[in-house]
Amino acid sequence: MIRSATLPLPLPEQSVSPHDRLRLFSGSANVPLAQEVARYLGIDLGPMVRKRFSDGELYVQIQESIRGCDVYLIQPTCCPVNDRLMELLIMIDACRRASARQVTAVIPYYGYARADRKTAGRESITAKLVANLITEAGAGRILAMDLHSAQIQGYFDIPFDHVYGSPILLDYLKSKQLTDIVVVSPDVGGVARARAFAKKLNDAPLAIIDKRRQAHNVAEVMNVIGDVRGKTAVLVDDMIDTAGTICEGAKLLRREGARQVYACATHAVFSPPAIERLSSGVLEEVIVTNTIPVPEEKRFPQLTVLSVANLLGETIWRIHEDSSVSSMFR
Ligand SMILES: Nc1ncnc2c1ncn2[C@@H]1O[C@H](COP(=O)(O)O)[C@@H](O)[C@H]1O
Ligand SMILES: O=P(O)(O)OC[C@H]1O[C@H](OP(=O)(O)OP(=O)(O)O)[C@H](O)[C@@H]1O
Ligand SMILES: [Mg+2]
Ligand SMILES: [Mg+2]
Repeated sequence: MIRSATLPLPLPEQSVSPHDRLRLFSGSANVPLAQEVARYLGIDLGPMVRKRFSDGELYVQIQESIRGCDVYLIQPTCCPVNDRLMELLIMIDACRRASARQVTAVIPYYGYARADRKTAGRESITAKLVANLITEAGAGRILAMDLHSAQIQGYFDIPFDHVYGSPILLDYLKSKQLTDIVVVSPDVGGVARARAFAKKLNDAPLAIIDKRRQAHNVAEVMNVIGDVRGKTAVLVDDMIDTAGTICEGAKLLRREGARQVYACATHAVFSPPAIERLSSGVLEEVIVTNTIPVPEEKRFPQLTVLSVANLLGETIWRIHEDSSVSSMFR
């Protein structure tokens, strides 16, 4: 005789919606952005305890079962970068040990990216070191936005979705109906980015600034390749850190006869003295996104902050549904 199980087993579910397996958690770096992403996806951020022990070490505990779930962890590794990165690693480790089916690290701003190669002997390549740490912690997939250099994708041997803030910056810029635009790359590393931006801005012409660095955090601009006289120059960059690159570039463009200069960048790193430099009047407007939170004390009259939340939310949904991400950027 076959005996029925003594435990009250539920009937097998007929169908499981992909929504049921999707979980979104936020690290402490940019909770407002994560909340906006959650709103776009129509879900709540997952419950998680984050705290710091007396000795400075971090503690993370996921507060619900994520067994068999596809977990997305949102954490830009911005300032204080070491804490944000370590928190991300601990979150990934916690999820992996809690039997998540897949852990995706959603890194709107990928810190330590500028050491993407050795520029002198006996240096570390921190962009690769961070990739190793994230992979080793247990991430199965990465979603990042506007990496300092696209090659960083190849520092990982797991699927990597690299998305761009440019559609959001472009929409905003187009709404301003500026005329006679020249798109300017402020340095050699930004040329491909600026070229793609110019193409989407009704095939605007491109100019390139020859920037050198004699020392860390010191930007020197030599000259502009291309015609900017009488034009509205739009500087396009991945990030504004101390704002030396953008402001020295803007001054040079003015000297070369640009009528006005706008700056667009995805990541508002804004370390001192960025705010003094950016609000000095050399730039008509500084347009950034919220991959990194911009607190009230870092805001100034010429600053516009646009949200990338819907774009990240849509990307997460497409990853989750196994549909195309690249088609969002055609
Ligand atoms: N976080 C950083 N801030 C400023 N400079 C950095 C950072 N990480 C690496 N660097 C240095 O930047 C240059 C990069 O060389 P490029 O040719 O300008 O790309 C290099 O000296 C790094 O040590
Ligand atoms: O605001 P700042 O403090 O000037 O820093 C930001 C600039 O630094 C990085 O460029 P990098 O010097 O690495 O040159 P690259 O883009 O040619 O690699 C970044 O791409 C910005 O252009
Ligand atoms: Mg660089
Ligand atoms: Mg650059």
